[in-house]
Amino acid sequence: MSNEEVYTISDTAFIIGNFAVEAMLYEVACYPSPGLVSPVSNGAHKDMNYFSFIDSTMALSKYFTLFAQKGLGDSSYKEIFKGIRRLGIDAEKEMFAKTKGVNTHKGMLFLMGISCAAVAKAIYEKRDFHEIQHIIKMMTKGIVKEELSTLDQREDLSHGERLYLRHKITGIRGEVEAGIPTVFDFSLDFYKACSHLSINDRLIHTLLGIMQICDDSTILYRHSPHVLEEVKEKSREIIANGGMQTPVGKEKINELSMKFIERNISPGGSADLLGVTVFFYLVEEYMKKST
Ligand SMILES: CC(C)(COP(=O)(O)OP(=O)(O)OC[C@H]1O[C@@H](n2cnc3c(N)ncnc32)[C@H](O)[C@@H]1O)[C@@H](O)C(=O)NCCC(=O)NCCS
Ligand SMILES: Nc1ncnc2c1ncn2[C@@H]1O[C@H](COP(=O)(O)OP(=O)(O)OP(=O)(O)O)[C@@H](O)[C@H]1O
Repeated sequence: MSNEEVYTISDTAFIIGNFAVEAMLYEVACYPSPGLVSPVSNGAHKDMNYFSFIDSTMALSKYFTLFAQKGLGDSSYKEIFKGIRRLGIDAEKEMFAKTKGVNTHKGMLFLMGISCAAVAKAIYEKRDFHEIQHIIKMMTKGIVKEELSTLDQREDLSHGERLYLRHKITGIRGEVEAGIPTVFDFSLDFYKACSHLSINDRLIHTLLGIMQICDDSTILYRHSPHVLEEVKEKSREIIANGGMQTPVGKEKINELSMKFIERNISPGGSADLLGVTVFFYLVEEYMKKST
């Protein structure tokens, strides 16, 4: 392989990794983001703030290029997933070391790692943007069965594992195994449709859009299926009132932000999916320009 070709491959991995970092910084920068950390509020989190997320993003940034690098080659989809899982566990360790044990981006890391590798593989195989979802499904096929349906009553169960035993909710694993449908079948188009708004308002509007449908294990773990349904219902009401496109919608979002802090409600899963939405928006624009 000529030097030039090697340079082009790492150049693509670097570009993809950069889109992930840009998307993560956009996600934490928007406000008012009900229950979430932002530059003006720590939301429903006592153990982290805006700078924890900047620190965490920068600690993880190199890994997104490495996840993409793993997708640039002839490895099978399953081999790619195995490789990035190992890398992701190292990344998670580095995140926790930087945040002194606080979970800032566990979900985002998992979703974004898979997404970076899948985008790289699609580009390597000269596939169309719309084939990326299929690659994600092939990479993660069987993860719910392999990781959740063989659980026993171990002491050290993770939040997601505990929730599966309690409520049969598949959470983030179910989302990736289905090919991140929240993004590909809903929030990417939803985000594009509100391009008339400012970047900040577009992000918040899309966050509320996602909160209408996300089976968020962050909410479930802290509360109950009833509270999760309440969050979805409230988000639907806000979107029906125009969300960030109308004064009444904005007022309702401000009220929800105050309520979520009082009630310790954090839609962390929706926040992760917002980050992934922005990531795929940036990737689609890039791939359109590159063809
Ligand atoms: C698979 C992981 C994330 C599962 O962890 P866990 O069981 O604790 O998941 P849990 O259900 O608690 O969710 C973790 C986070 O996902 C987000 N999330 C929750 N619900 C959803 C949802 N429905 N959709 C998307 N994201 C969600 C939240 O931010 C939540 O905090 C993790 O253990 C893991 O394997 N990480 C290391 C490997 C890695 O990150 N690799 C990167 C490339 S594969
Ligand atoms: N802006 C944000 N603010 C807060 N959480 C976010 C944000 N963006 C993404 N998240 C996600 O939400 C999760 C944080 O939620 P939470 O603090 O409930 O997790 P936890 O530490 O597992 O649970 P707990 O703190 O209740 O013990 C992280 O996994 C992260 O992926």
